[in-house]
Amino acid sequence: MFDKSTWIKLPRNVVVGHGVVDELGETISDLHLTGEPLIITSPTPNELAGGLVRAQVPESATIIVEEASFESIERVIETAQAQAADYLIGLGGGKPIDIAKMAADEINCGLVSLPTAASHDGIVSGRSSIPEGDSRHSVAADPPLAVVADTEIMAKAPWELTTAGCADIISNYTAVQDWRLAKRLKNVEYSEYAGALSEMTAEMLVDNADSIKPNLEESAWIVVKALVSSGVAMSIAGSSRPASGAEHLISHQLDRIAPGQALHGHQVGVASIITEYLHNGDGGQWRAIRDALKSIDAPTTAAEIGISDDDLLEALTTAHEIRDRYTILGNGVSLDAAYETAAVTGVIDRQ
Ligand SMILES: NC(=O)C1=CN([C@@H]2O[C@H](COP(=O)(O)OP(=O)(O)OC[C@H]3O[C@@H](n4cnc5c(N)ncnc54)[C@H](OP(=O)(O)O)[C@@H]3O)[C@@H](O)[C@H]2O)C=CC1
Ligand SMILES: O=C(CO)COP(=O)(O)O
Ligand SMILES: [Zn+2]
Repeated sequence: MFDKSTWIKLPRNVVVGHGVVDELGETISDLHLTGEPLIITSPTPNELAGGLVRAQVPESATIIVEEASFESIERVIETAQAQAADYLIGLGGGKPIDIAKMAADEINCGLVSLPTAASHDGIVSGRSSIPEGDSRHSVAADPPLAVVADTEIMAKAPWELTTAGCADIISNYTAVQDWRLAKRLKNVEYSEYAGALSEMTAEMLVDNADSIKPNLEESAWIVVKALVSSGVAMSIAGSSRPASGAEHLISHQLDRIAPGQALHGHQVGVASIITEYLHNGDGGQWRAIRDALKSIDAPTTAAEIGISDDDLLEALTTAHEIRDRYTILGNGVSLDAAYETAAVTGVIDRQ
């Protein structure tokens, strides 16, 4: 069956490189954005780059958000409307960028995004993902008009933020398997292009793992390119399916059960070892995924991400409830099966 129409929304300008934060003003002019922006950021990115951003834009207010929540989005929307902001600037990691993306979409204004860490693949995606009560609100939202990714800033960020971005990309392997499974069992719409791009992105990152090292700006480059590519796959799909399967459901549950323990990318990486095992058993690629994560210094066990065995097992047995997205978790994994899978793969120690 052919789609009657397909909308693929992508950023117009993606500027990546050393010191490109200084090109923010030029990027804004190139987009013909005029007037006064509202800057949405979080504490650390604001300290690191808020001044550089404010120096290049006209009079602007700044909102500092502490958590990804609908309350934060409301605050941004109210401030933007009260100040008649002409466009938004999202500065930081995934949290402020997703908040800014959803707020910009809601008030129908442009967004320029300045990621300060290569920690997640929402940098260019047309998705915004916010926890809501016991579930996760992951919705289509216009992608940023422009992304200005300064590899100098990103390379100086703590190394674990970069390894989290790598793990978010490595999790594409299992996300695409879940997507194909859902196509076979539930006839969900599947895009060959988006699936192939997502898998190729993970493949290229793993092939380049030897060049991904701390304090090496080239590493930030490699990872940002992968994050952009993965975000484009999501935009082609019109869904986060290419980059978010059962491993993301487990991570979203961990965010509820053990909030603030670990970075998003690290959680999805550890969870993808488990979901690869669930897909393909011992003969599958779970060791290859674990080794790829290890090769870029990403965690591979629950203990390494500060999650107790009990919390991990609770997340694994309840993750299928968080969202209407069919995956290898099906209608739920039993506690026995969850324990066996986590123990066989070394994610938890066998008691
Ligand atoms: N929309 C999409 O398609 C996607 C969305 N996501 C979402 O993104 C979020 C995960 O992104 P992530 O970046 O891990 O989350 P955060 O924005 O919470 O950033 C993680 C941490 O890094 C800090 N930080 C950011 N930049 C720097 C820097 N340069 N130097 C030092 N510290 C820095 C932040 O500081 P501070 O504490 O001050 O904020 C925060 O403590 C999740 O909410 C996830 O759901 C993930 C993938 C795709
Ligand atoms: O994190 C994501 C992709 O890496 C976004 O996926 P979700 O739709 O599960 O929030
Ligand atoms: Zn992710």
